[in-house]
Amino acid sequence: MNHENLTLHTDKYQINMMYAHWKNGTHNKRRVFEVFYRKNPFGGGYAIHAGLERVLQYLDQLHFDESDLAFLREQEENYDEAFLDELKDWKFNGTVRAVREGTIVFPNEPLIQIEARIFENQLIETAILNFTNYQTLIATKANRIKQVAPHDTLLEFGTRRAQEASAALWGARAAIIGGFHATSNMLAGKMFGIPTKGTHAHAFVQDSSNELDAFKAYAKALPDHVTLLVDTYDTLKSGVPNAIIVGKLLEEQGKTLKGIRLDSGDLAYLSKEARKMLDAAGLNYVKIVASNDLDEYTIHNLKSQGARIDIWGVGTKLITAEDSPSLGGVYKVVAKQENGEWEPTIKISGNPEKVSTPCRKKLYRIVNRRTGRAEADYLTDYDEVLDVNKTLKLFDPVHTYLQKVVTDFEAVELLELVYDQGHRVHKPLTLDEIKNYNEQQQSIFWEEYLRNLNPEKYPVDISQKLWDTRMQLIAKYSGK
Ligand SMILES: Nc1ncnc2c1ncn2[C@@H]1O[C@H](COP(=O)(O)OP(=O)(O)OP(=O)(O)O)[C@@H](O)[C@H]1O
Ligand SMILES: O=P(O)(O)OC[C@H]1O[C@H](OP(=O)(O)OP(=O)(O)O)[C@H](O)[C@@H]1O
Ligand SMILES: O=C(O)c1cccnc1
Repeated sequence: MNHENLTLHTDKYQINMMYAHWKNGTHNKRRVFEVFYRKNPFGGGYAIHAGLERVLQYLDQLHFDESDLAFLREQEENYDEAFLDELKDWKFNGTVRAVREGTIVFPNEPLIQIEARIFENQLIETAILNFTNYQTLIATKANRIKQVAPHDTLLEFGTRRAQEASAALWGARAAIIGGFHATSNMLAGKMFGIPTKGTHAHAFVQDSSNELDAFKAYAKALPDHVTLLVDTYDTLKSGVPNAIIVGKLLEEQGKTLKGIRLDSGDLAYLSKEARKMLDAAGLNYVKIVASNDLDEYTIHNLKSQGARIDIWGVGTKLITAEDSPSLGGVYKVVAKQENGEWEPTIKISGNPEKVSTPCRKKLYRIVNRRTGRAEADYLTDYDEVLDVNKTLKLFDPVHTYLQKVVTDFEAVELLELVYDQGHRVHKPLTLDEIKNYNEQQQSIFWEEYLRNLNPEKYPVDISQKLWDTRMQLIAKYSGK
């Protein structure tokens, strides 16, 4: 999966534009594009950036091989042979800055910024959005689930319902970035070093003439990792009692039953009853795993009912981001180089929220030194110098009367150089590093910005210079 050639994983219109630029001699002009999204998914207040590793692997492998060129030749008779020749030896030569995976991010801030020839910038838009939108969505969903069960173990079980293999694999990784602990997908475990976990299915019990024999056979085979699915016939009348028998047999062998899994029925009631039965049998160390169409809402609700569940297996609703199945991340040009000079560009819309913010930007997280909490994110032009020793006046870019002044702050720059003129300069972070970084990030935000339900809007503000440039360009293009 890592080594497939994804160069043609793009929309045809990108190659048409590359061709039109090449034909008109404009293909070498340098442009800056930025990836950002406009609206938080799941009705929440933030997203967790994920997908960058996939983006970097993709940029590394980009090349048109002979079969790609033959396909282009066959698909479009207008493409000149000389254009295909130009593609033959091409490699991505751009410079990329990006926020780290695991960063808590907000609408309208650049997550990835690419400076390259227009020729290359066009080709890569589709794939970059494809990877970033999906993985960011899943990491965010996972993080919402983590919020309601911060001290429990979270298992990603979604592969069978994922929108095909890449989604299952990279989705499993994104779930870990968002705070999950393990996946059931063995290939994801192998590819990304994610811990793998598994219990067994109803089929294993149905295959035996009775449940107890099935449990014994399973425990004999995997004595160090026994978690028994107890709901095939009757959870409290046979599943849990049989699991207790096996738990006792394991104790005699110096082993322990690790868990039981509930997969149907009233999970609150069944978990409380099962807990009592296990405890009464001296098996208070046995964990209770639950699965069955779970998400942050059901888990939150089950907890409020006092459910005694230690481990949550979450599949369908996580891996498909069921209640918010797409993130609307976009890729927009913000600056262009003409005769050696960079010029800002704008996209105007009747909807003020959709007017783009021109200029290649720097993205700062403004952290109050006294409270240690993030006050706002702040965008400046790339050339601006932000003096942390002065007071900083922040104002909302659309509702400009919303203002605040910050003093004694730290400005953490979030966009890091990851690709420099065609060379990856970003060492892949381990998933543990990404997870730790995400957890550290969570601690600097006031809870009201991150809560799942009706969060407060976190300020993402722009500098006076960016605001002025934006207004000048609006005036210029609207003829005022
Ligand atoms: N105590 C509870 N409070 C709220 N929701 C619950 C509770 N117990 C289970 N649920 C959820 O209710 C839904 C029950 O779904 P459904 O009726 O399809 O399952 P079931 O009949 O128990 O089992 P099966 O999967 O075999 O059909 C699941 O999403 C489950 O997570
Ligand atoms: O419910 P999810 O969050 O997707 O978690 C994964 C589900 O996959 C398995 O069952 P499967 O869905 O194959 O069959 P079932 O619905 O009959 O249990 C497992 O028993 C879980 O219920
Ligand atoms: O290990 C499990 O229990 C499991 C794995 C995938 C899907 N459902 C359950």
